[in-house]
Amino acid sequence: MAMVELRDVSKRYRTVRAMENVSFRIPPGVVFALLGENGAGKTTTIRSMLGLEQPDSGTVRVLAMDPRKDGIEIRRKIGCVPDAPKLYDWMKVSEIAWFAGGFYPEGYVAEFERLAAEFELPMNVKIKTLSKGGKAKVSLALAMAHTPELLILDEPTSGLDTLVRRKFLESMVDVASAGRTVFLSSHQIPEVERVADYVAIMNEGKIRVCEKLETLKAEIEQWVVTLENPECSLPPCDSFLLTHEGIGQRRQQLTVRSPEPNALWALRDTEGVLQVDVHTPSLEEIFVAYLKSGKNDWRSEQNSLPRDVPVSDASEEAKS
Ligand SMILES: Nc1ncnc2c1ncn2[C@@H]1O[C@H](COP(=O)(O)OP(=O)(O)OP(=O)(O)O)[C@@H](O)[C@H]1O
Repeated sequence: MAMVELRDVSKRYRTVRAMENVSFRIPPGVVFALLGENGAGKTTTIRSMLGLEQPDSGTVRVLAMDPRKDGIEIRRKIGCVPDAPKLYDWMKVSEIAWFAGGFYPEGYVAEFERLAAEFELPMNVKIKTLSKGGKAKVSLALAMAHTPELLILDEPTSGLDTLVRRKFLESMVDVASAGRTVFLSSHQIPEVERVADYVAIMNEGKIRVCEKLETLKAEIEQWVVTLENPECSLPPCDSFLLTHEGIGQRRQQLTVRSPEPNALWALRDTEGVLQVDVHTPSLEEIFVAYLKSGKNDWRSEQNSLPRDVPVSDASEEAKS
C-alpha cells in the first residue's frame, strides 16, 4: 500500500496556483522530502493530505483514505508537526503528555516519556520556559508517541540550532529504518540531503522532479567548460541539458542529466574547448538547476515511484 498518493492535484487561491497537477506516491519505510522555496506550495500540499484544504481537482490518498471524507481519522492515525505548532505552553511537559494521552490508546504517555528522555527533554518544566528547540522536541514527541506509521513534518527544523537540527533529522532515519514513513517539507536542503531517500522538488505549485535521491545524484553531472575565447560555441545538448550558465568570460557550466554516451567526448573534442571538468552536484545545486531550468522532468514519472509498479517494489528498492 502507498502511504501517500497524490494524482494530478490542483489548488488555486484566486490568481495563485498553489498546486498544479501534483502527483507523487510514497512507499512505506522511507524518508520523503518535499523541497521548495517560500510559497512553492509545500504547506498547501500537506494541508491537502490532512484534509484541512480541499483541492480543486485530483485525488489524494493517505493510508488509503480520502482526506476529504476521512480527514479526522487520518489526523488521528498519523503524527504531524505543522509549520507553526500550537502548544498549551502554560502546561508542564508532563502535563501536555497526559493531556494528549487522553486521545490515544494506553501506552502513549510511556512512549512520550521514552522519547523525552531520548531527546533530553525535561518533563517537569513549563513549556513556555523551553527554548525553541525544546518546544520543537515537545511537538515531535507528541506527534510520535502513538508510534504512527506516517509522520508528516512541515519545516520541522526551522529556527533550530545546527546540532539540534542534525540530531532531529538523523532521528528520522531511525524512524524510517523501523519501517515507518517520514514526509518532511523543507528548504534546509544540505541537511535533507543527509537523510532523504526520495526528494520532490516543488516550484510555483508544480513538482519539477520526484525521484530517489541516489538516482538524481548518479545521473546528474556538472560540466565546467573552459574555452579558448568567449566566442567558441558548444555542440547542442538540449536533450539532456538542465541549465547552462556563464561563469566569467571563458568558463561555462552545464548541468546535465543522463547525457548521451559520447557527449562528453564530443564536448572535449570541440574546437576552442580547452578543458571540461566533471563534478557531482550537491542536492542544493540539483535543486537550483531544476528551479532555473523550469523543466518538469518526465523521468520522475517514469523512474521514481512508478504508478504501474506495485509500491512494495519501490519500497524494496529504497532499502537496497
Ligand atoms: N489561504 C490562502 N489564501 C490565499 N493564498 C494562499 C493561501 N494559502 C497559501 N496561499 C498561497 O499559495 C502559495 C503556496 O503557499 P504555501 O504556503 O503552500 O507555500 P510553502 O511552500 O509552504 O511556503 P513556505 O515555505 O513559505 O511556508 C503562496 O503563493 C501562498 O501565498
